[in-house]
Amino acid sequence: MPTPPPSPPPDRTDEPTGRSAVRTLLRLWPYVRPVRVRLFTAAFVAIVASCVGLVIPLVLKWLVDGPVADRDTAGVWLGALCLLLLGVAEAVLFGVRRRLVARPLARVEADLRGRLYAHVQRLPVAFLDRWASGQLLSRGTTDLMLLRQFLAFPLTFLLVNAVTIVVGVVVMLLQDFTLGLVMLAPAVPLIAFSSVFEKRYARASRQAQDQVGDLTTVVEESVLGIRIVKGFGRHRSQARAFRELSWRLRGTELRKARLLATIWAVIVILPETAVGATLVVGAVQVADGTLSAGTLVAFLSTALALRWPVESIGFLLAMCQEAATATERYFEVLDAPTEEQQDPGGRTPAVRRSAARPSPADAGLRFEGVRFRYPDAPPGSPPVLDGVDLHIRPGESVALVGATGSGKTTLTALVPRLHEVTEGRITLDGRDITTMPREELRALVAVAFEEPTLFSASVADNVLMGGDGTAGTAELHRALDVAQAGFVHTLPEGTATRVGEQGLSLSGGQRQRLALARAVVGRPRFLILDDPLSALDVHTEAAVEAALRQVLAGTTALIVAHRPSTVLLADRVALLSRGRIAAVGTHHELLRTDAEYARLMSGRPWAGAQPDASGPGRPAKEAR
Ligand SMILES: Nc1ncnc2c1ncn2[C@@H]1O[C@H](COP(=O)(O)OP(=O)(O)OP(=O)(O)O)[C@@H](O)[C@H]1O
Repeated sequence: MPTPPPSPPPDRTDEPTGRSAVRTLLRLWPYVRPVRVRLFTAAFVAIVASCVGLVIPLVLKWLVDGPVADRDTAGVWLGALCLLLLGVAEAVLFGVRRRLVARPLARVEADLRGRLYAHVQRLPVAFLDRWASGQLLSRGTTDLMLLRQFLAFPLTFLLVNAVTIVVGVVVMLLQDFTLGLVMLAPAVPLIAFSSVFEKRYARASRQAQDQVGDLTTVVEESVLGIRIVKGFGRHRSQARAFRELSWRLRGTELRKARLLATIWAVIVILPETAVGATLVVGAVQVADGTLSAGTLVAFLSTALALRWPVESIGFLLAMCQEAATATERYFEVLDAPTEEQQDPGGRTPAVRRSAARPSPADAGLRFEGVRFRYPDAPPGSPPVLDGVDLHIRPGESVALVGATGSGKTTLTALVPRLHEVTEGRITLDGRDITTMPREELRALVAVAFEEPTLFSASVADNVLMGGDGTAGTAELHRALDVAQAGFVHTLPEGTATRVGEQGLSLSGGQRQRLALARAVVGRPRFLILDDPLSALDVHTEAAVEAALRQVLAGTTALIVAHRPSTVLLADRVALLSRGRIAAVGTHHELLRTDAEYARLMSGRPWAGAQPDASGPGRPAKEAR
């Protein structure tokens, strides 16, 4: 079965957005502002270079009507030298322009990319859940490359060409008004045609850039899931899915090419026709003696000098459209509110003051009537958590047990505010977590998720990122001891060995132990562990548990557990069922008193709870 095409970002549209390309592109101004002097200087240099090119026909006119007509050899040599110097000056000036823009534009691109990355880091998890990763990746790569190209080339050259065309037309009108009007005649149909082209091209370029995002998603997922693809012999169906998407992109690119070819043809044919007409009218005037041959040569040379500025307008407009689409896609992410922007009241001093004196009964971690529904859950589906009440006293550890899909991971994700509770509240030592700055909250709470993610960095960096920045080698080794991660000392460079995606591959159990070390390295006040030992063999698990017990003695912990051995780590057990805490007690108490718990621990099915069958499901990313 081939992978279905990635779902589009929720606000993606293949329909024209009705946006003005100019207004969209103006949003880049804050980024361009710091380098504006260089950009304007470069544009000015390019205009001068272009106008130097327009002087050449005037020298030609002087040459034909003067030295050539008078058979003055010295004058002809002088004219030729002038033409050569003008040509060299034009080339040098264009070279200077290129040097002027290269460095500042690299800076603008880096700024845009840095801003996007920083913003993505601060977006709510719910937002990232809804977006295919390739759509985000393509915004940070292809789209930003299009923007740099736009700032380097079309932006300057649309201006340069416009000025060149205006100056050239004025020069032609001054040389001969009638011929000038003949040359100008195609301007009206050209403008009308360009506006129709702009709309169509905008739609096609949006579609193409979104499809690049889809392709990026498929490539990324195939690389990350290469073991599954190979293990199930799915490379052919994956390739087919990829081919389908790339074929679709090819179709869109061909549509763009057809549009471009049409506008190019119109842009070339109309002025060429006008040049032909001018030649005929001018030749008749020369024959009548009302126009000098030099003026006609100069006129036609000016018209030919304007050929490139006019012809290039088609693809410059196309590049502008692509840049406008890229800008639009870029700001779709940048305009999404960050976690902080979604709750600006979270840092109010009044709240902090009132929260500063918790009553002793509130100490520890407390869930009060917590309800939660995923924002993208199908309408009408029941909430995942439907009134969770649980109090974990300071220094106590509670194991959270429940059927698969009952909402355990969801509940743990609410504590560091990876998702926001829909109703009710969670308090840490009496302070509502929504009134705490996220940084403070996340410094208090450490988490180790079921799926241990390591970054492309050394073992030490991966573990120490769980601390507050002050943890040193001693803390690192203590954390590695707790997690029984002694294997790191056998790695080629010990704790300096690079692991993660671009480093040494570790086994699932090894990665899980490093993730556990990361969670405990900062001696957190509150510890959330989502089935932290699931990938360990029984001996390693027992060793980790023994070491972990010492850590748990000094921290308040919530541990998602599936196995009795993990459950026994905790002081008490809470059973999550149908969105609520159905029972709390010690492992042995619940084994005796709660049938659902007993069956969960024994591995036998229990008819009363089947959250996977009745649960709301995970419509967004999982569906892909
Ligand atoms: N991002 C999401 N959007 C929508 N629904 C989701 C999302 N993540 C999880 N769910 C749904 O929420 C429910 C609870 O999922 P959760 O991962 O919390 O269960 P769990 O108890 O941890 O399961 P397990 O024991 O298998 O890890 C499931 O029905 C799941 O499909």
